[in-house]
Amino acid sequence: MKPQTRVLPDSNQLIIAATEQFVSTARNAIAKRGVFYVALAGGSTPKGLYQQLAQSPYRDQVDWQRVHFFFGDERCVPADHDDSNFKMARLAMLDALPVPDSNVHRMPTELGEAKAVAVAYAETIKQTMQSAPFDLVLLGLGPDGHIASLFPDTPALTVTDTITTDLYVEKFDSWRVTLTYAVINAARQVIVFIAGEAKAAIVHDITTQTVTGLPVQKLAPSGDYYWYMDQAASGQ
Ligand SMILES: O=C1O[C@H](COP(=O)(O)O)[C@@H](O)[C@H](O)[C@H]1O
Repeated sequence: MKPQTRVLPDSNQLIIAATEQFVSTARNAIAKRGVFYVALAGGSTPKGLYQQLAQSPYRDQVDWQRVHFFFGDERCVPADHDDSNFKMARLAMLDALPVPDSNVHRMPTELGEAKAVAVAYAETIKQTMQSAPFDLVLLGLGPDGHIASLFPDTPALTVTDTITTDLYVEKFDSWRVTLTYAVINAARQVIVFIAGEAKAAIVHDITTQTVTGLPVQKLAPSGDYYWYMDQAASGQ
């Protein structure tokens, strides 16, 4: 599945363009359906987006009472751990926005076992969104081609019967929980953020099809699908 690619001169301009896209997607969803369901990513580029959203003028352009925040993936650590994607988003944005606590749906990592976290989170998504798809799923791209916590050569890639799954990531010697392709591909819009020279090699390999079958290459969104890249990552 080929994304619409937007290449911005640098990471600052990438963040501004992505923030504007986020705001307009949120406003449209709220105008049409009265609610905006978004799944957040961890990682450095999404953090810049969250920081922008928390500031004027963007902060004032969205009715945050109508936004429900979820997480595309999470590390199995306490919510106040430095590796927590929730903690990053909370500090970068959530604490500064007038969003009700009940609209912030973090993964319940206090349950301990990753499997239990995944099962509970799938239930939270179903109960909150009923059968609605995500309006927006934000993703980063790891240098190994992973998105969310769908890592190469893991059983998580082939899960089709649940919307979340747990997995052990050998290279980090840690457990994670991730949304599966089933729910990511069903989103109305998917944006992958790719910034910095460190991503140029994987972007080159993907665009020239030097490699195939990476998690990001298996994405097949049925809705709008974008890559937001800076020039350094695009190799231009
Ligand atoms: O481990 C993770 O990495 C990816 C990519 O992060 P980046 O800093 O290389 O952009 C991220 O999207 C994911 O949420 C996170 O858990």
